[in-house]
Amino acid sequence: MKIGFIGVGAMAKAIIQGLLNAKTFMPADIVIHSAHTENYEPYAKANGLTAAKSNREVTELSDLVVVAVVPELTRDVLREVTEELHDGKKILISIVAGITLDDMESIVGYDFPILRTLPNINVEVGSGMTAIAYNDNLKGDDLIRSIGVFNALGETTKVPEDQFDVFSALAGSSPAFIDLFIDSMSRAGVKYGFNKEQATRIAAMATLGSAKMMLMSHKIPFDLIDQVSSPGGRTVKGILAMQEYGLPTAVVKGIDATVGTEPEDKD
Ligand SMILES: NC(=O)C1=CN([C@@H]2O[C@H](COP(=O)(O)OP(=O)(O)OC[C@H]3O[C@@H](n4cnc5c(N)ncnc54)[C@H](OP(=O)(O)O)[C@@H]3O)[C@@H](O)[C@H]2O)C=CC1
Ligand SMILES: O=C(O)[C@@H]1CCC=N1
Repeated sequence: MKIGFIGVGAMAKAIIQGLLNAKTFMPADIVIHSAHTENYEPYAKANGLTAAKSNREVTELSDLVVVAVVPELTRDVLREVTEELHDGKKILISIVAGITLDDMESIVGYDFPILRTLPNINVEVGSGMTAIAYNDNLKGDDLIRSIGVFNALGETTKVPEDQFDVFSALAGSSPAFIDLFIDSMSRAGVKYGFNKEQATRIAAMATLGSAKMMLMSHKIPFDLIDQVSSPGGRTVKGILAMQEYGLPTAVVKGIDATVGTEPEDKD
C-alpha cells in the first residue's frame, strides 16, 4: 500500500516522520509533492521517499491520498486531482482544518470514500490526538486501513463534524499553547538562576508526567491539584496566584479566539 502527500509542510512532515518511526510504511511507499521543488525533492532524498513531479502523479501512484495544503488551496488542489482519484481503489484523506466532507464530496464526487481528520503535531513522536469523521463510502477494510494510519501515530477519536473547529483548538492548536506554558515556566526558572535549557527540560518533563498521571490515574485535574498542594504548603499559594492573575480565564479566552466564537475573533 502506498500513501501520498499533496503538500509537505509542517504537518505532513510530522505525519511522515511518525509513520517512518512506526515503520508503518516503507520510505519508498511514501510519495510526496509540494509547491516548490527545492522543498520537497531534498526532503524526499534525505528520507528515501518517492518524489512525484505533480499532485496528479502523487494521486496516480498512491492508494491513500493525503491532502495537506492550507485550507485556502484545498479546493483548487482537489479539482486538480479529481480525475486520478477516480480509479475505483483510492481513498482521500484530508488533514485540512475547516473543509468539510460535504465540501470535498461536492468537488470529487458523492460516491467517493473520504476520511476527514484533524491530527496534531505530536503525531511525529507517536503521541498524536487525531479527530476523525468519514463519509458512507468509506467502510470495511478501507475504513480500518485509513484510520489505522492515525492509530499508528497515537490516538484517534470520532468527532461530529460540527465540533471539528473546537477539537482543532483543543488538540490541533493546543500543543502551541502548552509550549507557551512550558516556556513561561522555563523563563520563571531562568529568573531564579537556572539556564534556559535545563529549565525547559524540567518544565517539559513535569508537563509530560502530569499528562501521563491524568491519563493513567483516571483522576480529575482538581484531585491531582489537591494531591500536590500540601496543607499550608507552597503549591496552593502558587495556584491561588495563578488564578488571581487569570490563568484559567486566559486559557478559555485563548480557545475562544482560536475557535473564532467571539464577535471580535471573526475574520
Ligand atoms: N500545523 C499543524 O499543527 C496542523 C495543521 N493542520 C492542517 O494541515 C494543513 C497544512 O498545514 P501546515 O503543514 O501547517 O502548513 P505548511 O504551510 O507548513 O505546509 C503547506 C504545504 O503546502 C504546499 N503547497 C502549497 N501549494 C501547493 C500546491 N498547489 N500543491 C501542492 N502543495 C502545495 C507547500 O509547499 P512548499 O513546502 O513547497 O512551499 C507546503 O509544503 C492545513 O490545512 C492545516 O489546517 C491540521 C492540524 C494541525
Ligand atoms: O493553525 C492552524 O490553523 C492549524 C490547525 C490546527 C493547528 N494548526
